[in-house]
Amino acid sequence: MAVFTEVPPQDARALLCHLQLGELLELRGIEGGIENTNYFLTSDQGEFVLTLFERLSAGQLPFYLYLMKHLALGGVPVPDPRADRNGDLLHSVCGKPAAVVNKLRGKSQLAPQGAHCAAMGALLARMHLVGRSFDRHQPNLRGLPWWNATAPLVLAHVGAPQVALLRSELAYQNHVAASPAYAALPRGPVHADLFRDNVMFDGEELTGVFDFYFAGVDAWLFDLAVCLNDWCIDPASGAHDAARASRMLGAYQAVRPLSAAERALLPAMLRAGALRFWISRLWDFHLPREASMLTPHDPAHFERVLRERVARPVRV
Ligand SMILES: Nc1ncnc2c1ncn2[C@@H]1O[C@H](COP(=O)(O)OP(=O)(O)OP(=O)(O)O)[C@@H](O)[C@H]1O
Ligand SMILES: N[C@@H](CCO)C(=O)O
Repeated sequence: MAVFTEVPPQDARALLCHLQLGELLELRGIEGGIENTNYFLTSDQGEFVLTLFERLSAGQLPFYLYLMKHLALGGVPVPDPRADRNGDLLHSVCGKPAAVVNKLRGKSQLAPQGAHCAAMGALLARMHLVGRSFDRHQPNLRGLPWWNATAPLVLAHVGAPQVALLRSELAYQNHVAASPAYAALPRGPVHADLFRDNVMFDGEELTGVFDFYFAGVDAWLFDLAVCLNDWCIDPASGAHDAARASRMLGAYQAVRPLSAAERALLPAMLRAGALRFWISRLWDFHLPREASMLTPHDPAHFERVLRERVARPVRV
């Protein structure tokens, strides 16, 4: 379930009025999702999604919402946050920070084929290019400093082979991050959590990307690596799927060719992407926060992906 806060219809009506979005026709809680309260909100002006942010601070939220607005204005299919008369995108419902965005058409494609991977690659490159002119800055809050701070907390909960891999991979990633090649990577706002379940398709048409709540400024290559690690693998073994990856990379590069530094560091960033989600999943699994709403994902999946990327580096 993903209705942690019940929104009475009169509160939804008041918000629609505040945003000049018409009369409420239907308010329906959304079952998927584990972080926020989400409702489908239908008015006589269209279909929307109302999100109440249960864990993110009001300080972090403007970066995500204004980035979505910027991308939407730039023609990237992402949910477009609706503004009130003052131009504010962040509202308040039942005492929680809240936003209203348009509902995307379609459904997630959890078994993507080459065409889906190509559509994702092309859109990711466009998103990176449109993001260049976004003027707000927030680092990727789940980047290297967070890995360095969080890994020591999970070490006590894992076995010796995992401790060894976490330590050696963190040392490697700190070394990479200090290198001139890493400094040469192009950067900008990235989604940073572009898994299959955060993208909608209607057949082979990609209709939108959502859930920007881990976005931040980071290397574009890191975003691409996170995507490759989720879309272009054998789900059981974590092995890289070269055919689907080549569709994604080809379509990405048709919009924005990778630089020499990016080609050189792709193997390292694939490892970084696997490490990031291994650590966050270990953290969610072993150290659930108080009143946590998370149903933890399986950490062992990203341990397998990381071991695969270390054993068989992927080159372009
Ligand atoms: N703009 C949108 N258009 C259509 N459906 C949406 C939209 N936003 C969210 N949804 C639906 O609501 C579900 C939950 O949203 P989301 O994944 O953002 O949940 P969450 O709790 O915020 O995050 P998490 O994915 O980390 O659990 C999605 O799987 C999707 O089906
Ligand atoms: N995509 C993340 C969850 C946070 O959205 C994971 O699979 O671990």
